[in-house]
Amino acid sequence: MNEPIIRFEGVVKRFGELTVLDHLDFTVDPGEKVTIIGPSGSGKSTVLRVLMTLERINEGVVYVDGEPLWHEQGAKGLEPASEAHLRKMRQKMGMVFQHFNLFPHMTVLRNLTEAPRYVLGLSPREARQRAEELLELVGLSDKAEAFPSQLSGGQQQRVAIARALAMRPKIMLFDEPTSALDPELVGEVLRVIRSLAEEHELTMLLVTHEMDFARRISDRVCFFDQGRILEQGPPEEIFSSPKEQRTREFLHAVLHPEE
Ligand SMILES: Nc1ncnc2c1ncn2[C@@H]1O[C@H](COP(=O)(O)OP(=O)(O)OP(=O)(O)O)[C@@H](O)[C@H]1O
Repeated sequence: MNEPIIRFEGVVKRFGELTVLDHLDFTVDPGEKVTIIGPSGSGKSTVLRVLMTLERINEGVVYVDGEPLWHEQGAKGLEPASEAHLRKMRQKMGMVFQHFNLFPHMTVLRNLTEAPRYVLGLSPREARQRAEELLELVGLSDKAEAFPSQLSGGQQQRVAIARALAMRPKIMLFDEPTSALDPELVGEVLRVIRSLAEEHELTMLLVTHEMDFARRISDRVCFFDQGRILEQGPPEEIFSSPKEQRTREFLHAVLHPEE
């Protein structure tokens, strides 16, 4: 059995009085595709933001790829991580947000080559070659010289996925990647994510409200409630025969909103 590539141990995250992650224990295996579902405010995005080192934790330890994320091993045990450690750890992960966050003043190609060149030290030629391969993967080879404002939301989100992949992360994090899109643009983005899900090496952690999609691509679905995992299992089990009343209520509400 492989060591998990992501491990949350007793993680607590508070915003003032509000406890958003409540002694969370959570693991993801290498190559596993895990979807997080659950009501608004249950802490789903916070899990991804903690992993991306965008939110500090108050208690517990997060391990990524065998190393503590927010800590470093010191003489007297775990100590808060240095900025250099956080930078190194961050490179293991790529994140795609709800809003695309592309660099607006750069062409699509430069959006993809900038970090590989200046963070990973690739030559201009290597960075360009990698970018072109990824644009082909997301079906946007003809948009290399376009600026983000000249693209549709779906195209921008596909560029954002390619840009994250250009850093060759071991783990891809998706935070509701289609929720800011017009309905007719959702499919093209989901198709790209689905093709990535076929990559056995890549670990994927997704927060989504697209239940059909979660059912199709996930190895495991985790239902979050009040900062903890209330229930988790293979998608067929969670969607067809959830054990917990809260999970049943949530699924009923999202699958039959008109009732
Ligand atoms: N920077 C912040 N300061 C204060 N409260 C915050 C902050 N970020 C998140 N929260 C609160 O933490 C709780 C959990 O937020 P989180 O974004 O993880 O929820 P979520 O499950 O992803 O919800 P949604 O589905 O609505 O995106 C929410 O109540 C939110 O208002």
